[in-house]
Amino acid sequence: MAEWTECMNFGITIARQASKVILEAFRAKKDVMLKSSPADLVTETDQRVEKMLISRIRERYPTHKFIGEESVAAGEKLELTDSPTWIIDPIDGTVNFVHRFPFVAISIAFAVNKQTEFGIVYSCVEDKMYRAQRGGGAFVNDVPLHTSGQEDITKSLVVTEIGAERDCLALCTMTTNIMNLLAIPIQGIRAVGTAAVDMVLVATGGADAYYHIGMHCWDIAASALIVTEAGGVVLDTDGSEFDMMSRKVIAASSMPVAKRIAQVVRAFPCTRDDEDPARVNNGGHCISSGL
Ligand SMILES: O=P([O-])([O-])O[C@@H]1[C@@H](O)[C@H](O)[C@@H](O)[C@H](O)[C@@H]1O
Ligand SMILES: [Mg+2]
Ligand SMILES: [Mg+2]
Repeated sequence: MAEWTECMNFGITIARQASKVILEAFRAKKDVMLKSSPADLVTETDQRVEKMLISRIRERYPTHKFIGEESVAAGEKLELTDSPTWIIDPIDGTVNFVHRFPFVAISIAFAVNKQTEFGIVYSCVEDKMYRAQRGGGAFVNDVPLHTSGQEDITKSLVVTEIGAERDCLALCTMTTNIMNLLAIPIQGIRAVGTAAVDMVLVATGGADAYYHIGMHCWDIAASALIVTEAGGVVLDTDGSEFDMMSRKVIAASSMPVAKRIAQVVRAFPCTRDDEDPARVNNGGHCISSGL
């Protein structure tokens, strides 16, 4: 664990530096581009911040590998090998960033032998630095984090996202999931607009669970470790072992809450992050049945 502390501290330093660029642009006029759907946005700031993070890391650790959201969007192959790999979302919550909705995060995970060694989620507007090292606990601004430990789904507050999909199958699946959870009943549904912040709220105890279908490894790799190091549970939406490439996740305060959500939530078909995007008919997004 201590082996990667220096890397994590460097990641925290460059996340703070990148945040300055994001916050300066947050208030400025933005040129917005579309990726896989009318709600899947990217700006020049996303691209600039990712380039800045990768170049600073590469300068210090020239043998390390990268999986960056905007590098993959520009055509780079998404492949997680056993090499030390930085998994980066330069702005998680780009729709929020474009609208000046004050929740945007930088998410940086670091994996070796395909196992996440540390995760950093910096919620820039809030100035909250969430971090965890495998086996070392989870913290926000250096204060220890613990989940709520809630085991009763009927006493739970659940976070999710509607995501960028706008096809009927995805929208029907996601709204049906929300309706079926509310009918249990649960005490509420929330959506912050950034998967990374959604998920670290489970680590803080402020939410009892988060689930989503369609997000990507860079959205959640860091926050998944932060949740487990805070005493939480992270699974696939079908209740099986979490796989950051599957694009389906449940993070919860306890196993009973996670398993109850897995019983209710249904996924729509999604290509895995590590599947060849050429096999996908809409640029790497979730495939709909065209209903
Ligand atoms: O694109 P981005 O802002 O980095 O990441 C976003 C996620 O944080 C969000 O939870 C999801 O609903 C969006 O579809 C998008 O993936
Ligand atoms: Mg993201
Ligand atoms: Mg992003």
